[in-house]
Amino acid sequence: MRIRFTKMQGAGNDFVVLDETRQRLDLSPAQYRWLADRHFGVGADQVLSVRPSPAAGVDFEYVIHNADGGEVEQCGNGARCFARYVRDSGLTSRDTVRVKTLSGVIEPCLNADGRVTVDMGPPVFDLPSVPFDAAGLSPHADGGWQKWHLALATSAGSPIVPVAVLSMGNPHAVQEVEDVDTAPVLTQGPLIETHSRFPKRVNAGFLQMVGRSHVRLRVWERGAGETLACGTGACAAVVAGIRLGRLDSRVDVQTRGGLLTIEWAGGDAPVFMTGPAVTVFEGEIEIPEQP
Ligand SMILES: N[C@@H](CCC[C@H](N)C(=O)O)C(=O)O
Repeated sequence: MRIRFTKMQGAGNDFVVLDETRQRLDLSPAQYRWLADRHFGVGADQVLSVRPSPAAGVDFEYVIHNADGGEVEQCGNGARCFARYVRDSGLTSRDTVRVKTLSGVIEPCLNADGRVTVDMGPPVFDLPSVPFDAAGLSPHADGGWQKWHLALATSAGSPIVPVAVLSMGNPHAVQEVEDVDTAPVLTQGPLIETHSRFPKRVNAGFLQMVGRSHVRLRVWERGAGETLACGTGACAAVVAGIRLGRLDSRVDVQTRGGLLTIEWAGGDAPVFMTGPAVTVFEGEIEIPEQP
């Protein structure tokens, strides 16, 4: 099957975007994995499919597959690229669209300066909903909130890693580090991602506080490995920092691929994420039936 695609990136988190508004492609997990493969396919952290929404008052359905082929609930940088894509390809003339994801409806809005702001909805702290299995564990109070101590089994010992646990529609474990440049992202990331306390696996954030309104962040993403930026990871890290009492309500997040600005007023308020969304190129590719 030969398909058209658009390659996009948001703060260096890159995507293959597929227009399924006229025809469903019905790709298999192996085909999504192949498209995301940087050697045999197009190459991307996630594949985003744009579909029409059957729900009233919702403009589109937004389906997200990680580079490993698994479907996931939410993707922040992808949401910004999604909004840029539907506008630039003429699928809508609106600056603000309502988009259904696996974890609910989000609202991206194109700004006059070219960046995109997304209402990502409120963070979720209910542990079974993350999901996080806290059975037999006690939380450790920290600032105004709490952290959970995860035991990791490494070849060099069993470090205990304190993490804040929450969902932005998808699961996140956020730990504070002195310096993101020397943080053990590549060694601890995969161990946290697959830790048995997270039945659906987890995205592992490494957060360096620079000031009350400025942080640095690296994220080992579930199903994709370390990416240059993770939008939901930035939302989760800032929400955790605010709840811990260390950050103000508007924070600039420096990732390896660009700057994201996150705002959260606390409680049940939605999290707003602002950042870039850029089209890189368009193309056509023949997808093998059984890669
Ligand atoms: N890149 C994303 C998150 C994509 C999904 C994530 N890897 C997961 O499995 O939950 C973002 O910008 O939020």
